[in-house]
Amino acid sequence: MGAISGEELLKWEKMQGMGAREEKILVLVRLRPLSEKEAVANEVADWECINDTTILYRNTLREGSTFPYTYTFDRVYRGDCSTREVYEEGARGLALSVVNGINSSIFAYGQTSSGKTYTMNGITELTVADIFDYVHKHEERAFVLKFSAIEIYNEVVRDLLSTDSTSLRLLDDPERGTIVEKVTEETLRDWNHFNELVSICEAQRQIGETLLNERSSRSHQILKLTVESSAREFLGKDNSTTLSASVNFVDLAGSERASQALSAGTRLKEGCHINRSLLTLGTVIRKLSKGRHGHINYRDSKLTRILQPALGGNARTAIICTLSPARSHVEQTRNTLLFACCAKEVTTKAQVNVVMSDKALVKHLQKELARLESELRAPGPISSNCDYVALLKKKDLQIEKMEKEIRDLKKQRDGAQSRVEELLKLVENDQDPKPLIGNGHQSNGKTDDTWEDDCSLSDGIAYSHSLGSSVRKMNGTINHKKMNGNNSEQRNNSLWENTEEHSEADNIYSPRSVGQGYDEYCKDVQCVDMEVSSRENNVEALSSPLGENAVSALRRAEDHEGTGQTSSSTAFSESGGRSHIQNLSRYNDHGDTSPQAPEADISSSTNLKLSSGLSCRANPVTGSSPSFEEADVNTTPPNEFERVFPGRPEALQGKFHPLNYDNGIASLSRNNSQSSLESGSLAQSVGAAADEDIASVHTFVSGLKEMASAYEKQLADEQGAESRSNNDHENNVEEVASDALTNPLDWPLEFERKQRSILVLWQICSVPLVHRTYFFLLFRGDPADSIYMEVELRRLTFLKETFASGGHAVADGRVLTPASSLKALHREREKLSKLMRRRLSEAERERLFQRWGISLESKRRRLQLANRLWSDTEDMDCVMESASVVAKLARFEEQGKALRGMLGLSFSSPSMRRSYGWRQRSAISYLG
Ligand SMILES: Nc1ncnc2c1ncn2[C@@H]1O[C@H](COP(=O)(O)OP(=O)(O)OP(=O)(O)O)[C@@H](O)[C@H]1O
Repeated sequence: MGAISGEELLKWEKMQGMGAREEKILVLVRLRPLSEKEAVANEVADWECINDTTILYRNTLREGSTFPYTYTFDRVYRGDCSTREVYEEGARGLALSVVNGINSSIFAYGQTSSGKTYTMNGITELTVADIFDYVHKHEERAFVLKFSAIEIYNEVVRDLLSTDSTSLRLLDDPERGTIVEKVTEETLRDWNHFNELVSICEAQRQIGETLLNERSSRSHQILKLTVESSAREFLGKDNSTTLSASVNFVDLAGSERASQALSAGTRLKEGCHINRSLLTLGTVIRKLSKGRHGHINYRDSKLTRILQPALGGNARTAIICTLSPARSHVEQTRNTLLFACCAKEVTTKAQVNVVMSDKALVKHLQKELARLESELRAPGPISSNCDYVALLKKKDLQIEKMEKEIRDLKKQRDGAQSRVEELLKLVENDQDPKPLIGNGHQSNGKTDDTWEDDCSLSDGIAYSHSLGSSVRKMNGTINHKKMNGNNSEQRNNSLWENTEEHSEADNIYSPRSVGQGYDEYCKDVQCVDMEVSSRENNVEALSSPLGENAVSALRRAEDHEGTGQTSSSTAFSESGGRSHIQNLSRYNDHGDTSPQAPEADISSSTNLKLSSGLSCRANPVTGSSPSFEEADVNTTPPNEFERVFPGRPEALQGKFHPLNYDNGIASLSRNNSQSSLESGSLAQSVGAAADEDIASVHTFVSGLKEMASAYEKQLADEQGAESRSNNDHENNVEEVASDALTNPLDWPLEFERKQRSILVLWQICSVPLVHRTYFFLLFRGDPADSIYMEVELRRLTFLKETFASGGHAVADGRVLTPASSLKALHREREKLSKLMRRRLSEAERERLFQRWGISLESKRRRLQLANRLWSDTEDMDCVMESASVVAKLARFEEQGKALRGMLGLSFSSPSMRRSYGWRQRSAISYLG
């Protein structure tokens, strides 16, 4: 290597020896002071930096106790910190790596008006000033500084140093990665020259006024300074080498909510593009933060494509997240912090970039070749034969052990597969009353007292049967002739026909009306651009919670439903299969451990048998409590319902979709939009309502899936119709599409927000406790379940508003009013109190009474407890405990475990779940 000696080469060799340097992205958080506007509006500052690394959310009252209140980063800066402090204590070391041949990038990320441009302007100036300073102090080296500047505006790359505003192309260079073709690159002469160029960029950059920022940057700006340097003594010689690296100063456009920025027209369109590329950036960062597994979608936006090296590649990277402390921006601030949390897990691998002259490279390679040849000719002292033998033996043992493991695993897999096949047969053939798993759980002639058997405990119908078709099981028990498989199918069809027939209903659910008139949560979403190609649209739709996750959840559900046996088999064939089997086995192990109280069982059974002529159909969604509700509506002819139902107030019509779900879930509709088909089936529904007691989880889930499918189909129809129409309502479409494309990073927050709203609405609408429990335990944070949350929220909102306007809802053939729902709820509580005797041991009951502050001496303790269940929607402990108790009484745990996988829903028991909302809490299950 002697021929290419020199300081830089030594450094380079040293770095080569060490390999590239891996380090985490440096994450700095800068809180700006309240702006004048915010101060005038009497905004409160909710965030505070409590030390150099921690930022605290102060408004503990507002959000309950489930959100994290403190966030820790490499460095946080208070509102009174100057940009110089941010630079000197944070970004400086990293930025100046560029003079040593190491690429670096500094990003500013944050919501609109949070101070990105303010920060990046300062950081850029300070860095360049330092680099000039360094150049002057290192005269032994010859430096060349090159400056280029681009912006990405509406997914178009523009040269900020050129007056020509045509779009620049991106090219893939095998060595340099993505490069911007024909971008102007100015060689910097001095500081003044730099200032001139920066002024040109400022003048050229897309700036616009929004409600939140008078000078809002509407594009992502990337200023790039390339520093090349060579030792003067080797300049022009064969053995000269050059260090070459770039520093990027990235001022991202701000994420914004259309509703907050009050953007429309051009601003809205810009916002859509901005949010779309930030969405991709967020996805890339999120994936990288989990390790470099699988495909990283750098190519989904120009921003991530250009910045690929800075995102996990050959660069040192700092991200400065800027925040507004104002209370009105709390959600955006949290989103920024979530992004920052992901970013701090991402590692990059920077290395010194040396450019050799061709001659130097040839010499270097020749020398390397000679070294290798000499090593081959004269092998150095290596291990003795004896070492080889020991090594071989060790390897043989390892191979043997692995072969044994493979055999064992194959055995396990075969066992699991055959059991899966058995199970699938059982599920498909629900006439077959064989027990789910042959451990005698039901074969002893003793019926499991699930909710369903409350209609007929003596029938001895196997639990497995109820899993496959709880509806048909009810037929067998109650002998209701209208409820059979064909009828269910007919109802399913009527659902679809109904949806299709109703042009009015379609309109009601059109993107425009949703975008205009729905709840606040519908407005507060980020935008997407609808003008992208259909391929891009598809990609985006798949990455949104209501796109990818909803679709995949539905696909999973469909696959597991039986049409996709392959998928079911696949799901079971590997470790997932084993764990599923284990879960099922566990169910069987525990299935009969509940205390039995024969007398209570009999009386309860009798009551329920008597009530089979009443409305005992499961109707968990609508707020009716079908298990215990007398079917007073059965006596009212269907048409009478339609006649008396006042429908929703005029003002609300056209804004909400009347969801019609008939298979054990709900049929909420206005009388004035019901189809004849629906009216025709009303009598059937009413009749059928008498067939079932409280829904099994299976019934519950089937209904949910139908609802979600209907919802998805409508969305798809509307999108199709919308894309066919000429662009009359472009902005509205964008707004609605943006609703569906919420940043995945938002999901944990979104989930918690939706869950809280749902909890409150359940209470307001007097929704049955069993429904709340099923729903609460099934959907606890998996993004794939977002569609169910959405549907639930919309349905409850509809119900609430209908109640509020004095109207009635027709649900599954029954008229729902606030009074009837409340009455049903009381009856459900009474029923639960009775079940406590049968399904809880005395010790369990006592523990619960104590836990819920009910005196062991007091009268009607069980009813007191039942009345307290689900009574406090604010206190999550109360909610979790309530779910735990009702789940035990409803035997949800067992049903849920068996259903997991088969139904494609993400269920796990309260104690096992990973939930966003309760991540830091211990899951409470006082009942084991
Ligand atoms: N740390 C700070 N101290 C004082 N003022 C600040 C600070 N940060 C930002 N500001 C002021 O807040 C306003 C908005 O800042 P800026 O334009 O940098 O926001 P931004 O995040 O770039 O917004 P956008 O994304 O809309 O371009 C400006 O008037 C700026 O001077």
